[in-house]
Amino acid sequence: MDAPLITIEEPGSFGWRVFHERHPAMVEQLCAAHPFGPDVRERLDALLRETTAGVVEPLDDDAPDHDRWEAWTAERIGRPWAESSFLWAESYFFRKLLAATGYFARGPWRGVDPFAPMKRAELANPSTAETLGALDGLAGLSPADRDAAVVLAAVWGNRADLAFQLSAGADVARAGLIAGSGEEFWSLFESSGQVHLVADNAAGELAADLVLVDRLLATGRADQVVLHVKPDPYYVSDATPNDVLEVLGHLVGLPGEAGEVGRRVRDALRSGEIEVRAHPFFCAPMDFSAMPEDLRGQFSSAAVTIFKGDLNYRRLVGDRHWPATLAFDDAVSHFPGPLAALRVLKSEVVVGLDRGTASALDASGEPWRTEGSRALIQTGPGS
Ligand SMILES: O=P(O)(O)OC[C@@]1(O)O[C@H](CO)[C@@H](O)[C@@H]1O
Repeated sequence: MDAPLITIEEPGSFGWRVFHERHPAMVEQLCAAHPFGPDVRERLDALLRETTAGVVEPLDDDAPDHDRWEAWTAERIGRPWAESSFLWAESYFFRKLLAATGYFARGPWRGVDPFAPMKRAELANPSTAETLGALDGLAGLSPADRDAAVVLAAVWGNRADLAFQLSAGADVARAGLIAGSGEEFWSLFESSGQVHLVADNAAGELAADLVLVDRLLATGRADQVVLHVKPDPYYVSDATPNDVLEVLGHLVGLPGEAGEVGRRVRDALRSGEIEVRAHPFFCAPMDFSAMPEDLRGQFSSAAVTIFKGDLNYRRLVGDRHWPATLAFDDAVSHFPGPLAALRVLKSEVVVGLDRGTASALDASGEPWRTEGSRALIQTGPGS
């Protein structure tokens, strides 16, 4: 079964608004955060013009990933951006944005993560501090409640402004779930093994993910955790290897349980119980069904793979106008092993809902697919 790809063509659609409203606002934010000279600002403006009204232009840099991107984009060069799928277009936009800021070139901006100020601000945010402080309350919970709190925090950590839901209480976090449960998630971990976590955002979300990783190791559900992050800055706040170190450094410096988690994670990195990897395919403009064999091999040896966030979900099930009731198992049958998706809904695609839930949400008239108020936990056997 196939469904039409989600595109950016239709004025007013979610994808169109990302290109015509969010991207200009993001470029403005970047120019306010960095003293970019006229050359960078002109390149960023040209990128906005190209991607909202032009045709797809090739890369004009000689960065190490240039040839890979040439292959990923060859078929689309010279065609209007408006004809592109949302997933492909957004990924290529971020690759071009990095080049425009001078990230790959010799010069003052080489290797500078343009999104670092935003990530740092979120980590230093008082609500992140408050919710990290709420980790101290975990010690008083039963093991089952602690499990539930940790997984719900990882789910909602994907919505930055909600950060941890530990202080709000599990009921609030459960109320927004439109599929699955913490129990369903934990039932995947029948015996100890290597668990992979495909991370999404840095800062608060990554902190919540490290709390989950710590719980997986501490309870013996995992004997090793592989943490997959993006090789380069991407989709604004996506985590890179450097962000893992930033978040870890932050946690280690905190009092209470947050600091304890930070120290345990640091020790686990030293012993190899946690390994950080950054495969180039995590910045590719394609679905995970097209992943290269070396990455597929990594996942096929995992006891469980956990996918965090909206973008990973789009790549996992395919960024298409699927019926919301399409079985999750069918959508992820390409994946070579047991998996879980933890996601706050922030874009149009969704599968695996029961009929009643899907029709009630549609009848509500709310933009429930994109506003970030609903979340899901979905699990599957893979193939
Ligand atoms: O993967 P995340 O961080 O949960 O969400 C990122 C995201 O919502 O932002 C984009 C809009 O710019 C969406 O395309 C995308 O899915």
